[in-house]
Amino acid sequence: MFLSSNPILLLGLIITVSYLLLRFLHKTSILYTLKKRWRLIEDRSHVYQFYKVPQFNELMQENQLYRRVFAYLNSLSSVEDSDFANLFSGNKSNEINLFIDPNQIVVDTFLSASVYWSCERDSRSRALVLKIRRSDKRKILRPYLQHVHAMFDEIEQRRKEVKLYINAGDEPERNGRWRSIPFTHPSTIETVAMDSDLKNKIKSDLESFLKSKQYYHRLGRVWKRSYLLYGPSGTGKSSFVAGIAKFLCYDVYDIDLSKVINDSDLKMLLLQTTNKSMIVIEDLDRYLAEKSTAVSLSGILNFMDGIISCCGEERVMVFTMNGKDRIDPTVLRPGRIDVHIHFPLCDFSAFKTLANSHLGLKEHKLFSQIEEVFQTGSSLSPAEIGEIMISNRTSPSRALKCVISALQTNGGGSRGMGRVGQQLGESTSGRFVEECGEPGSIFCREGVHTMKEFRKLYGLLRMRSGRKDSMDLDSVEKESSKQET
Ligand SMILES: Nc1ncnc2c1ncn2[C@@H]1O[C@H](COP(=O)(O)OP(=O)(O)OP(=O)(O)O)[C@@H](O)[C@H]1O
Ligand SMILES: [Mg+2]
Repeated sequence: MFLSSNPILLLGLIITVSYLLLRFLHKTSILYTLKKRWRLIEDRSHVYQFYKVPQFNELMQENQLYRRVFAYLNSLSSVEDSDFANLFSGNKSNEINLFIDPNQIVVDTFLSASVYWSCERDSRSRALVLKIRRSDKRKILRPYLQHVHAMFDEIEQRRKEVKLYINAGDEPERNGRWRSIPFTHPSTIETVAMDSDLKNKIKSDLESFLKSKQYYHRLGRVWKRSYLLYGPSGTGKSSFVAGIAKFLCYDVYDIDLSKVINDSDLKMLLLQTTNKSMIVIEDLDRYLAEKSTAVSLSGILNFMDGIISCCGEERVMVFTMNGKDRIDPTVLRPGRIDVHIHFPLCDFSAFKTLANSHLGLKEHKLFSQIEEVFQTGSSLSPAEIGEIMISNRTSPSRALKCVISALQTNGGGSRGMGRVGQQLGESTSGRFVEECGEPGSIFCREGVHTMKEFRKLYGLLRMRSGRKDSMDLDSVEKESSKQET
């Protein structure tokens, strides 16, 4: 009586009751059960067609389609939502895979139609059964199966362990042969600090390359794309090469030109690379300038043109250089190098990316001071700045102070580790340590020490990339002391 005379109270009551009811339905399985019942009713009102994909044929050979569909279904998120799924450990540690159970129905949607998969099992083998509405069959069956094929290829490609192939030249009988190891480089495209627009452009360029098979064929061109990564030492070129390989999930063939004995040996090496691979030549400028390879310029040009990769395709070629000024323009002409990517020294924006990734800092009161130092034209390579941050990672403020000191001391026009190492070495007893602040001085010393170590290691890496045949730590020391004097 009272309620009917007071409409506001009545409305409030209705809203409260509806809210409580909805909450109750959400907290319990009632909605889910209702939906299931509704689906059963809907099922009865349609005519379906069934397709069986047996695991084996009558000769007990495995049906490849079964393998593909099985992998595809297990990649669907609806397996996770099904009432019951099997859990298996995967190939990698901590990897858990979900697998469809024989009693389950997995629902997939394609071109806004629903399709249903179930798994049948008898004593000898299994089969996957596809159920499609008769009315949808014409529209979706073929494209759906093509979609399953394409998705399987993608899953396989992602699951594949990427390998690094190195051409061994030290044993004469092994010349022209590749040796492989698992490619475990930790860098990804994401971990390399670079302009985010540029990064996105590169990623979409790589993606569009992957999808352009027909396009290249129509043009009568070898389906390959080549990238030049150039910039000073320690700016992330090699790390980016690793990132591209992981992005594409391609095996990497790292050609050591000093181990290639002549042009035809280079051809042989290329012919022994597989499709979907990335062929890398690091420090090409150095080989060309120093003529420290037995391969001629025309041998390299032929290789870049992809003439001899006639029998295979889907290759990405990557060359790295410190600078392209002294390079014969024929090497760099369009078609030989499709994309030029510059790796600059650190600017303030790259510094902020490194501070975030290395120190977990998005903002800091010292950032404005650091920005000013960058504006004066000081810069170091990301490798140098990253190393200072790693050495002082327990105290972000100290790390930033050390970065400021290093930029002020070494950043004005220094382009290599040699100069940085020298000045850091000089400063261990004085200014550099003081500038990093009292409490941090010990750590800065440690930082300097680590920089020295890093420099040695860096020298080692550079010598290795210089493809010297023999190398030991002593010679690196000597080279370091030469730089210091
Ligand atoms: N842009 C960057 N972002 C994140 N880390 C970087 C970047 N540049 C360099 N580094 C770090 O510095 C180290 C050296 O980098 P890398 O070997 O990729 O440099 P590079 O350009 O290939 O040098 P070089 O020309 O001497 O071969 C790596 O540990 C890498 O992680
Ligand atoms: Mg490198």
